Amino acid sequence: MSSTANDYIESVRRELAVRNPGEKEFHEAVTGVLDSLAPVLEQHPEYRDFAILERIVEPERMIHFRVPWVDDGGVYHVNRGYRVQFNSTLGPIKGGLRFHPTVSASIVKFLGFEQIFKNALTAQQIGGGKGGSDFDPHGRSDNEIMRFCQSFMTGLYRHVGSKVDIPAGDIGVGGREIGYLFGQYKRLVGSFEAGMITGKGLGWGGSLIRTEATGYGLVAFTREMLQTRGEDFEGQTVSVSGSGNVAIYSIEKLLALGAKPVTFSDSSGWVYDAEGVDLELLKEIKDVRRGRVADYVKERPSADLHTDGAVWDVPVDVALPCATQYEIDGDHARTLVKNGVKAVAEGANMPTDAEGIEVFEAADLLYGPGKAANAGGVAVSALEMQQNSARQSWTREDIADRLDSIMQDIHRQCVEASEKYTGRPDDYVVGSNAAGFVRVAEAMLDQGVV
Ligand SMILES: NC(=O)C1=CN([C@@H]2O[C@H](COP(=O)(O)OP(=O)(O)OC[C@H]3O[C@@H](n4cnc5c(N)ncnc54)[C@H](O)[C@@H]3O)[C@@H](O)[C@H]2O)C=CC1
Ligand SMILES: O=C(O)CCC(=O)C(=O)O
Repeated sequence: MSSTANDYIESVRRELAVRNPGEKEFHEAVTGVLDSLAPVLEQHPEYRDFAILERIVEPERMIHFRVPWVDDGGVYHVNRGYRVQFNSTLGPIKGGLRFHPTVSASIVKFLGFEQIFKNALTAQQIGGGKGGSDFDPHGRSDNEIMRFCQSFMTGLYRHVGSKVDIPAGDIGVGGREIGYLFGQYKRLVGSFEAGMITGKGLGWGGSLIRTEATGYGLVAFTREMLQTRGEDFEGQTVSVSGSGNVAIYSIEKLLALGAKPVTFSDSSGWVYDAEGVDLELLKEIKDVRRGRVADYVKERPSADLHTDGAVWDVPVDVALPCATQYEIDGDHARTLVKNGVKAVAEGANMPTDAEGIEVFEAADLLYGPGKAANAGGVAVSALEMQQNSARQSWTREDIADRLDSIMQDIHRQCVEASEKYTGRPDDYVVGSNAAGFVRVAEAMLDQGVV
């Protein structure tokens, strides 16, 4: 590596730390991308001349607003709302909203930064951003959730729209919340603008397969990785973490491909089911009853509940982290490697910490980072936007085929960029970062210094 490229990267990293003090998650997400870029910058000195790195690490706009609301008992609460509009070079800002007590400026900036490159890999016309609130939806009634969503959108509506910024779901934001957010936007602006949000109900502009898309896409990407080593999912045991949208539809697709998913989790613990996950029971508990994973073991004799350790202690062929950031540390990664895992692919955003990534990269396994592996959700969001602007509703088969070919294309881009910049085909970290970055950087050059 030339010292020039490394010096440039190091100076951008230092400046970022000074200008964004204390934002650990954001620093790590940026470092994760910058660490892949030295060979790219060596081939493209013009990126430095036009300050591409300095501009790409700085959000175009960061909106931070108050979200006051009243609970069912008449008690007043004030939460914080955020939207980071990180980069609109490839299209209007696109990315989800997260409602979780851990949400902070650093969390939305890390998620928004990752989203730029993920969205670029989908080859759809979408820029990158993210948002959310430190609101905790757990235990809140439907009416409380509705009032919170209405207040959140009242703070945000001026800054979003189908040509500007199109939110969607993430942790704590599913179909119910998208409905309340859309309803309040419609009331405030006085028009029905279907394309202003994705993940909508099927009866009012939503797309088939959007609910399933991230999980289905994750399994498709992992299938492509396994194929490079002559393997498929038939008969493979798989550990999955989480039990939300991404986890559930990953499990559904794994079962369809003949794999045996044996774990899932939530913040109260994790479950090992020796006979393989009973998907209908899990969906009933999580989606209908809005219960906890402990409820599953009460009705399923083959399953055990654990509150110590992690799903990563279970020996498996494939591991799919689908819960949240930093759920695999160096020790978890070493355990997975010791137990002979063949592939790890990230349904969640940044679930593996920096040490865990080093362990995976040093081992002879397939490691698919989230910005490539979990891009299926935002890809189908872009298909939802296309259907909205054409006033069409495509069939399930059509969308499933398009999703699969987008995931195959993302896999191909990763392999080609990995070969180009590292000389080997299976460095999916460098592959995904370099391919996503070059697509955005080239468009930034075209559009001038803005
Ligand atoms: N929904 C989507 O389309 C996409 C989601 N993602 C990512 O996938 C991950 C999961 O998101 P969703 O399934 O949409 O959210 P969700 O709200 O439907 O589910 C989140 C799941 O993670 C679990 N969880 C949260 N914190 C946890 C913790 N500390 N320990 C164990 N479990 C924990 C929750 O209990 C829940 O089961 C997030 O990292 C999200 O950013 C990535 C791409 C798209
Ligand atoms: O569908 C979308 O717009 C966003 C999905 C998302 O938030 C993500 O990919 O992490």
